[in-house]
Amino acid sequence: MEQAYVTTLYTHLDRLRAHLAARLDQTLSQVSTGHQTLTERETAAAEYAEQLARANAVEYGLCFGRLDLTDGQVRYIGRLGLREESADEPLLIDWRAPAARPFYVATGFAPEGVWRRRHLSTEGRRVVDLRDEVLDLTDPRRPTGEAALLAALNATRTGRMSDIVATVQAEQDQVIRADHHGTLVVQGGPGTGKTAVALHRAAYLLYTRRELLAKRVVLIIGPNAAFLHYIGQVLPSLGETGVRLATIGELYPGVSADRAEPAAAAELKGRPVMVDVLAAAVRDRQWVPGWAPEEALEVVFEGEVLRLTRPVCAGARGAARDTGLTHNQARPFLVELIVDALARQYADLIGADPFGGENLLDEESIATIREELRASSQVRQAIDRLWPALTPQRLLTDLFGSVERLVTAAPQLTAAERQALWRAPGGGWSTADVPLLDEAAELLGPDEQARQAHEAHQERAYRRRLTYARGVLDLAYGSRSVDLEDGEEAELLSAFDLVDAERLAERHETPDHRTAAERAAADRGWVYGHLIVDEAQDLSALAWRMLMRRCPSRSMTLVGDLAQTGEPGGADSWQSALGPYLGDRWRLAKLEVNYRSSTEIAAVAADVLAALDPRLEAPRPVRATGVRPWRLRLADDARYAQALATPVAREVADGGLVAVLAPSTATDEIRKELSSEISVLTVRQAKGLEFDSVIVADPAGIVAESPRGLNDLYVALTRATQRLGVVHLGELPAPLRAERFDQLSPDD
Ligand SMILES: Nc1ncnc2c1ncn2[C@@H]1O[C@H](COP(=O)(O)OP(=O)(O)OP(=O)(O)O)[C@@H](O)[C@H]1O
Repeated sequence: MEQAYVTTLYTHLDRLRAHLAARLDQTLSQVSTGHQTLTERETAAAEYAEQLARANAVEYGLCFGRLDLTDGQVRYIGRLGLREESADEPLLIDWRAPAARPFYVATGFAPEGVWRRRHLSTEGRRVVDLRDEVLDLTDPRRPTGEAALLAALNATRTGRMSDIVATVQAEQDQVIRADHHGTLVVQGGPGTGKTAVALHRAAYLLYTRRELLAKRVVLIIGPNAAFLHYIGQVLPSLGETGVRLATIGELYPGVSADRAEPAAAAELKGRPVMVDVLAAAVRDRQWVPGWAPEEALEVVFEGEVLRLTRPVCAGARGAARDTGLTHNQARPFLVELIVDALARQYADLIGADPFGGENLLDEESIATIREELRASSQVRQAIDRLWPALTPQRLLTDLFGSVERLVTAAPQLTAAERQALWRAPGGGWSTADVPLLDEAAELLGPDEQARQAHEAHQERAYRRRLTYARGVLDLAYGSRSVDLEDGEEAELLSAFDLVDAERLAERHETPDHRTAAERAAADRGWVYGHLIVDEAQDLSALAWRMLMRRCPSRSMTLVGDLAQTGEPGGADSWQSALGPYLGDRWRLAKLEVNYRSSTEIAAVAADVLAALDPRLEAPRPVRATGVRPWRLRLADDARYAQALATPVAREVADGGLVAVLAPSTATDEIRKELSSEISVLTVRQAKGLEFDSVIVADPAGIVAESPRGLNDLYVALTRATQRLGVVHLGELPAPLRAERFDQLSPDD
């Protein structure tokens, strides 16, 4: 049924294109006289060309949505407006038009006159999938409000996050539509819908502030790649682009953070003190020789030995530092001063008047000497020793690879801490290195040499295009039509009338086909229009600094749960994490209903939460399933990997997605023993995810594994929607000893 409509739309699109192409042709070939008409024609031609380009650009995904309103109206939403000439109603509504608004912002809580929203997926011109959301909870075609919510919550999980638009609840809706341009922090326990809400807020903002955000891009930060995959499906299904999903480790272009490192090193690298350490590391690279005359740097130039003594070098270094510029940007100042000092020395040597008069060299000769010094490889080597051009990678590799450099740059750290930072060069980068690279890039500034080389390259490429364009225009002029009637002052518009060589050359620049999100991903300095951070409680101080640089407007939605902080460097309070950047200019919203776990599972998690901090309140679960969690104590000589096979098989038989969560030291071995359909994950990997059934293996091991082990256990227990099991050797951690479980034995 939708196929027929979509086919009609494409027929209209083809007709529109043919019409525009004909008009463009006609305009270009019109014969007329006078300057005025020529300008008018040029304007009209440009206008037609642009409309045609727009019509050509919407071939893919022309129509992606349909709204059915309660008053019987139907609206199709797409990438372009299309209208039949005689008809009142448009065939297709441009997604930016006010009439398309409900497609983006209507929810079950505020349906905006829509009872059904339909998402159309197309491949080429073929409709391949339809997905409906019935928003009007009173509509006879769907279950009623409460029932709809419960049906959604009981549904088997797919491993992809689903839209919740149809069943959004009032407290969630307030967050999605919060009319707040600054920073909004959404605090909520596990399963309160923080992620779902954050994504819908992204869609809402992308629609209501589209002018800005489509250009500037919304950046969504999640804890790990699996999580991003899990939520990645929601945004396209909401019809949005202009979004970049990334982990912290992906924020430095050109670096992929796949190096594993001990938690202690990662924690250390996230501390605010690292800002001072890096600044000191940069200063340490601005070197001067010792006082002793023999320690001076020697440069042999034209057979003469020139000497850069400590006072000369220190003077140049002080002047370069005093510029207040970044290290790389200040380097040319130092180069000038050093070259100048060398030139004077050399002039004194070769131009000295033997009779004690003025130096015999004139200014011009000294200028030539300077040029030659600048080009000398010996001089360059000396300058590289005094003030090397540095990339962030070089700075960090050299710092972490040298005990002496660490001692100089980080005297405030203990020897053990410095030891934790030390590593041999090579081996790639870790996630915690990425904010450090970013910090270093800020301190160092752009590498001037690299920038100049890039600009020179661009200039050469432009000159080549210009020469080519001149050739094209000369050819076009030579072959223009000259068989006009005698005496006719006609003007045939031709290429050389409309464009000059410069413009033609510019047009031949390789066009940038990348989306705004792709361009943002390649650009470290990109300023995002809005920032969404999920699991925000886990970010280190340095990670926050990096994110704040990418969002100077502080237009941010930060969602998280302080009770789930697992990273040792993560947040204990929102104020302490955000205060340094925002003061108290942020707003807190709370979500308090648990939509994920059953009442029975939530009670187990609540015991752990109380042990963490009795003041923390667990979110209220909305449904009881009657299925009690179970626990199984293994024989003392059992091994988890083998012992899990039976309980896992039982859970698989009950259906749905099954996951085993275990300490990181055990996951590899367990994974080998189980079928590949079972997700065997560490708690860190499972952050933000959910499964129908979760087995927590070795809870005591999870607690012991990290300084925030009890928080990790809380995260593990709150991943399940329907069924929860705990498998253990020896004693359970105290909060799991309550009578909330069915007790299984290894023979069950
Ligand atoms: N209003 C709702 N209607 C239907 N399902 C909902 C609703 N709100 C949340 N959910 C579902 O509840 C589950 C938990 O939501 P979500 O993952 O967003 O929670 P969270 O607060 O981010 O949890 P965590 O802190 O564990 O990461 C998801 O399956 C989500 O689709």
